[in-house]
Amino acid sequence: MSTFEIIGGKSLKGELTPQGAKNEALQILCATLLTEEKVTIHNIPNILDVNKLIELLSELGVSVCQESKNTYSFEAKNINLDYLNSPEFASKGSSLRGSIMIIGPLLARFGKGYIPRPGGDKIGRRRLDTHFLGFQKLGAKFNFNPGENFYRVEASELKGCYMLLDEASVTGTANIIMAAVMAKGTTTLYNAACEPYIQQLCRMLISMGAKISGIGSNLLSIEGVKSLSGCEHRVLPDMIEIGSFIGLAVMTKSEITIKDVAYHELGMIPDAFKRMGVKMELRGDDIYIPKQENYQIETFIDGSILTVADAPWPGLTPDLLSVFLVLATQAKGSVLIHQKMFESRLFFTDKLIDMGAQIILCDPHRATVIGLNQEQGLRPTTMVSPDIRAGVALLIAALSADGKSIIHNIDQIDRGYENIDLRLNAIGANIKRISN
Ligand SMILES: CC(=O)N[C@H]1[C@@H](OP(=O)(O)OP(=O)(O)OC[C@H]2O[C@@H](n3ccc(=O)[nH]c3=O)[C@H](O)[C@@H]2O)O[C@H](CO)[C@@H](O)[C@@H]1O
Ligand SMILES: C=C(OP(=O)(O)O)C(=O)O
Repeated sequence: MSTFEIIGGKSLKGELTPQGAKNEALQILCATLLTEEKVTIHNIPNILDVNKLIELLSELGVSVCQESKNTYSFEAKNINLDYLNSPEFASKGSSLRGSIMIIGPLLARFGKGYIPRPGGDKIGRRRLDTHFLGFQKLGAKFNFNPGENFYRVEASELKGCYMLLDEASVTGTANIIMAAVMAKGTTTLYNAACEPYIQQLCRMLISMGAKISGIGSNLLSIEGVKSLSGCEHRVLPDMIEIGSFIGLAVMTKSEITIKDVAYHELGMIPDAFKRMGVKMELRGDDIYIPKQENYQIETFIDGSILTVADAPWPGLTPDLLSVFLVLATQAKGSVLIHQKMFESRLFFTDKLIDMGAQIILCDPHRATVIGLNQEQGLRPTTMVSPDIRAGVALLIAALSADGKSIIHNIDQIDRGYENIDLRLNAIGANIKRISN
């Protein structure tokens, strides 16, 4: 487990270019299993979760070629299905959340898909019902053996149908779409998730020959085709990283330009930051954040305390609430942070309270933050990163706190942020990586 040693309290200045989106990349990589032809993907982030999935695909028999720093090509011609029964697969497959999305494509192409219970953040219950209810509706047989913790689906043929998803699960929707693209007949998915990750997956599948309509909505229609061909695809910039950089800029009183953000894909993220008092300008496709000494949280129109809450897209993504929370600690005003989807994602507020932040954790889903208006900075401390987004929120807190902070378990941050220490050091941060 590695550690970051951070000397905080310095303002940063310069440009940051966001990496490719982690959650899109995980879907797109799984979709390469749908064809034996070559698929080239640009803007793949060099992060732990993505690298683990690429390794898993390669062990499954996909031939992987890194063509340049962030461009890879994949050819899933000689898939070794026996690998799915190996102990290596049991350990690798369970080490990240994204691996669950190999099931849909394997089921579509080979009539079977197995996966150990996947990993990912420990941020509360993370059920997979939507995935397997969907596969079953397409005609697959489902088996879960709690003893060995393995999920299996098998089908001699998948048949399109109408389905109302149990919930608008992001990875669940991606998995069912990938299973349905080569099913017989038409599948209609209602209550589908419609994050840009899903929209991008659909665009990629269409460029491979799939027939999908309704992209960007919660009602998708998928007309099954016989086979899919190769394609070239570019992953969007990571909107969660962009949001993290906005929070970082404001908390550290820095002047930062975030380059090439694909602004029209950010949904309500910029407006949510504006309601927190953040000033930003769109310059071309860059977001410019001026140095701000203070920022004031808006109230609702009736004067009541602002709530920042997550919701399925086009609502605010749950993956940025930890950043909103840390940002609120130094704002003028108060806000209620309401993490509706996950039940254990706010416990890291303990650390911020240790650092001097005024937060009341009302229950596992809600925290009220009373901003300090930059009158009393956060104090440096030693902490452990519990999950990817709390990790980055703590990193932002440490960079704003005058003095030396330590963050242990930074693998959690490396899971989703490419060389974050080097990129932030290049614009004036002081972060030392200590490998244990
Ligand atoms: C690899 C990947 O892509 N991970 C993302 C994906 O995870 P993942 O696809 O695993 O998350 P889901 O969308 O399935 O659900 C996340 C949580 O929200 C709850 N839920 C979901 C939908 C809904 O309408 N109501 C509801 O309460 C679920 O019960 C679950 O507890 O989507 C999450 C929700 O945006 C993000 O936090 C994760 O970063
Ligand atoms: C929760 C997240 O990731 P995962 O679903 O991979 O655990 C996240 O990216 O914030």
